[in-house]
Amino acid sequence: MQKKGKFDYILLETTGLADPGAVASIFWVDAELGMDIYLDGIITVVDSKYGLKHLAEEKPDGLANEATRQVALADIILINKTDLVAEEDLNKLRTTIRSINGLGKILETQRSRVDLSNVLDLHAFDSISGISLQEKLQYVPTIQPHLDKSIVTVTFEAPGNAKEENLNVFIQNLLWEKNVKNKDDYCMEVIRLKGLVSIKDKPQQVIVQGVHELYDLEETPVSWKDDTERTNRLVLIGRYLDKDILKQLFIATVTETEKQWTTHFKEDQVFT
Ligand SMILES: Nc1nc2c(ncn2[C@@H]2O[C@H](COP(=O)(O)OP(=O)(O)OP(=O)(O)O)[C@@H](O)[C@H]2O)c(=O)[nH]1
Repeated sequence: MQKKGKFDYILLETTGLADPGAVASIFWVDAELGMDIYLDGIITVVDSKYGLKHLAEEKPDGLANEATRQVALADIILINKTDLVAEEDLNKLRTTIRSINGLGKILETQRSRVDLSNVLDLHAFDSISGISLQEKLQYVPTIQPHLDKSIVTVTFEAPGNAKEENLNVFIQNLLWEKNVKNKDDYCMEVIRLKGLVSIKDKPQQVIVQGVHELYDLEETPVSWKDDTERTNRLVLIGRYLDKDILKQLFIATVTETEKQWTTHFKEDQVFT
């Protein structure tokens, strides 16, 4: 690593039980620090035969199991060994993975054979990904979890401009304070967060990224065409997430147009 220019790309394979979020946090450093390396993306390989079993595993301490967290954090999910399972089981696995992570790209492989252009140079954590993100975010479904404690993807949109300092508070309450509660009084746990937002007085679209307790706002090269288009679209992956509460909270605390909205958000849903 000390010999600059020696490496074209570093592929880091973690153990099967690792939490890739913790590893990713080490390498996801501020571009302005001028590091020689940057975090390109997270790839999770799922074994077709045992994937469903691993994803359904209940941990005694009530924590999310490792396999689910690995899927939740991934930018690319490789479903491997597809030759070993029937189409019906593969469908179930695909649906389960999609309900956990609505944003990651799913690729199906045998012997993990994959076109390298699909897994390298992803730029999943930088503003270059913002160029294609707007379109992508429109098609992310919110799936109701079959189990209350399942990891799920939720997405919402709120038109208008966001006040940057309030957006920071919103994200920090979710990622740092962890004090935003769902209807059942569970604190929401966000594992991954991605979005495109419109920050007041900024002509460019801003990409929001979050992993674990780290997050970043970065301007993309894409400008808002006109004021009618300005909107905020967020995708959150985690547990105990409630789309309606999140959206109402976002509108009430972050957007400029809060007075035009009638919100039913109760203050006691957030401890401050
Ligand atoms: N039928 C089939 N076998 C595969 C496929 N991919 C890998 N294998 C075989 O499965 C066996 C175990 O391989 P992996 O699951 O990749 O092993 P590994 O990466 O060491 O497993 P981890 O411990 O999870 O890291 C080897 O004999 C592989 O040849 C596949 O797509 N189809």
